[in-house]
Parts: sequence; structure tokens; C-alpha cells
Amino acid sequence: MELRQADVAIGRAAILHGLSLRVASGERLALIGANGSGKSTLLRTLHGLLPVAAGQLQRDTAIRQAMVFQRPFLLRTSVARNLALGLWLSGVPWREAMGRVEPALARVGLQGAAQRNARHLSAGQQQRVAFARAWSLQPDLLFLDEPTASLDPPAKREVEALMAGFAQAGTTMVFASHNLGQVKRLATRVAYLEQGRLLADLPVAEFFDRGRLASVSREADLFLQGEMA
Ligand SMILES: Nc1ncnc2c1ncn2[C@@H]1O[C@H](COP(=O)(O)OP(=O)(O)OP(=O)(O)O)[C@@H](O)[C@H]1O
Repeated sequence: MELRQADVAIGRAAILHGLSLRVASGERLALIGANGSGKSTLLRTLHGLLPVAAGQLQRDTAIRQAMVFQRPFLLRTSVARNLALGLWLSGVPWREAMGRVEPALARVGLQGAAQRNARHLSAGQQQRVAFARAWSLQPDLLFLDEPTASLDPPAKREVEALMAGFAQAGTTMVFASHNLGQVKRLATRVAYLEQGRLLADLPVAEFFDRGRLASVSREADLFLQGEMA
């Protein structure tokens, strides 16, 4: 997938400016930057939820992609129906979709939760349902927008373990994170955004090598210093 010199606007507000980014198969790209730097907008653009106003988004249409948000969108109905609906909307017949529910729930440690009302689950469990929904789509490419940001530490660890599971399965991932430990543990590459511009894009070891990062972007180096202080 490749974004070339992309400008993205939300309504009249210009958010991303001349942004170029390539995502190769098997990579795990972390997007970091201050609040409002454009990470969510970039993820939503890559996933096709926002149009590119100028520039280009090129992608292989055979690639299956899914997205997990900071807070999952779950309907006030059973976990099973929430999962099956996600599959049905992506073209899987209803009966087959229902057949994929149990394996997906088992994959995220929520066996037996199929008939519970999804809205009655804890935040961590709801996020696991979102991962089950993503998992059941068998994506080649997974976008994650700060998936652990609103969870308590135990739920955070559980969800990070699910991300590691996707990584082990070879799923290409692009994820926004404010957690540098998580970035170090999961990413193969890191991109730094500031005010809708991409200022650094490096393999993870180089990104966390202060001298190297400073030689690419003083702003990114300052951000990292601030985060690690
Ligand atoms: N619906 C909207 N209308 C207008 N501006 C918006 C809208 N959504 C986001 N923005 C603006 O776009 C910019 C980028 O926001 P975005 O959510 O992509 O940043 P982010 O890096 O993901 O932030 P955070 O770390 O807080 O999630 C911000 O200035 C924000 O105010």
C-alpha cells in the first residue's frame, strides 16, 4: 500500500499535508506523535474511510484489511451477532458468519461469551470482541488506532498479547500508539507525525537511536526526549 504526496481534509480543515508512506507486506509500522498530529486521520485514510483530496492512495485490491479503534463500535445485541454482522457486511453469508463466531471468540479468550450482550462486557472484553471481529475477517493488513489507550493495565496486557498474536501470524500492521514500550515491543518501523506532516520514518532500532533520529528530524528527537523524560 502506498500513499503519495497525499493531502487529506476533514470538512474544510486540512489535516494531512503532502504525506508519502509505503507499507510493505509483513511490516509492523507504529505511528507516533502528539495529540492531534494526524495519526487517526492517516489510519482512516489508509483504511479507505477518508478520501485523499490531492495525491494518491495505491493499494492491492486483493488485500483484506480490517481496523480496530480505540473504543469498539458494538451494537446493543449479542456478541455473536456483533461478530457475524461484521463478517456479513464484508460479504460472508450469514450462516457461515455465525459458524466463524466461536473460533474467533476462542482466539481472544472469550469462549462462552457469544450470547452475552456486547454492551454489558467490560472495556477490555469489548476490545477483545473487536479483535475477534478483526480476526474473523482474516485480514492481511490490520490498522489499529490506539487499541489499548482506554484500558486498565491488565486489559492493556491482554490486548497487547492479541496484537503480538497477529504479528506472529504474519499480519501486516499499522498502529497508532502513545506507548513507547509497546512500540518497541511490537513495531518493526516507526513513523513520526507532527501537524499532519511525516517528519521521520525509520526502522525501529534506528528510531530509538538518538543520534540517528536527530540526524533525520530534530522535532522527532525532541518529542522522543519529552516522552522519555
Ligand atoms: N471531524 C473533524 N473535523 C475537523 N477537524 C478534525 C476532525 N477530526 C479531527 N480533526 C483535527 O484533525 C487533526 C488531527 O487529528 P487526529 O485525530 O488525526 O490526530 P491524532 O494524532 O490521532 O490525535 P490523538 O493522539 O489525540 O488521537 C486535529 O487537529 C484534530 O483537531
